[in-house]
Amino acid sequence: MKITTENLTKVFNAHRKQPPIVAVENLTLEINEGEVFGLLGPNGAGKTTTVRMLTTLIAPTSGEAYIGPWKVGRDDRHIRQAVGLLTEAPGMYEALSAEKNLTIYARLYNVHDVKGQVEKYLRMLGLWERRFDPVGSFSKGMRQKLAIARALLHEPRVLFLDEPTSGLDPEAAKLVRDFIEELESEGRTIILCTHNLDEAERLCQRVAIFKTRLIAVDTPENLRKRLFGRKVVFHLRHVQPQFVDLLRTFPFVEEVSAFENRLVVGLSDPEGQNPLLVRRLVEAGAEIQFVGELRHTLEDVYLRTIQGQHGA
Ligand SMILES: Nc1ncnc2c1ncn2[C@@H]1O[C@H](COP(=O)(O)OP(=O)(O)OP(=O)(O)O)[C@@H](O)[C@H]1O
Repeated sequence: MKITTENLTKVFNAHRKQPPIVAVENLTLEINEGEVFGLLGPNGAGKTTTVRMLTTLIAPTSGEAYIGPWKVGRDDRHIRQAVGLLTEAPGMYEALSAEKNLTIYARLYNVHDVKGQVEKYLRMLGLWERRFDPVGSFSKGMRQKLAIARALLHEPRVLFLDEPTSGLDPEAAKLVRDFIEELESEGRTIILCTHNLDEAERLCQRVAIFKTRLIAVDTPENLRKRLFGRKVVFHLRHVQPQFVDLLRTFPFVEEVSAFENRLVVGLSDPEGQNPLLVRRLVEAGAEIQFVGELRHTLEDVYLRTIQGQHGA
């Protein structure tokens, strides 16, 4: 199910005595069906507010949003059936068992086969053996898995996950990430809010960098290319100044710098241009040990984008 927003805006305290807080301003986005889409932004950027509008928990101040064919504010009943939401601090009935908690929610959502669905997700998330234990006795990771199970009981086609792995140990985080990939393979649309940029990079086809307003949206790869270009690293046994001069004679070489035994070269088409450079360097006497691409992380991209915004 596709998600579209047009000039979606939320202003808190719009009609009260306190000064208004613009949490989300003119957000226009298109999220494709079956996509894992990352919403990235600093604390207070408006990510949770956006998710709350798209899941009909709060009404937009202006603008429009659609979940599939359904419009936020007009078709909220349909939207609630179509979306699942994992919030940052999901509340559970602490004294009740995991199974009882899920059963209550499944009934609330008019799930058809309550028993079957509860069993399916308890098993999928590895909680079946602990199903009769009270949630109050669960670890943080187990609670998170239970909250994910709860968000899925009614088989939503769209899933909003707010910080799904925060506070989890590496093994539990990996289990949740693998599970997200599995949900993606079922064709569900997943919106992931996270501060874990490594995780966003691994899971998301596209990300939006967002701070009240949309700053950038694209694949991590394209954002990286746009901000940093592409750079190739030649590891040599010894770097000689003439190698740098040689590389600078090629018109397609955008920049060259030398660090210890490495040459870092800015290129627009490394796949096409590297073979010639390798050949010429070898002819000039360079002993090449490795050639690789310098990879900027999504964290580099994010920080550069957000900092660019401060300067603007
Ligand atoms: N109910 C509310 N009343 C007034 N202001 C609010 C309300 N909810 C959120 N805000 C404000 O809206 C802004 C955006 O908050 P939001 O929780 O959406 O950010 P976020 O990107 O999810 O942040 P974080 O990464 O810290 O979770 C903040 O300035 C926040 O104080």
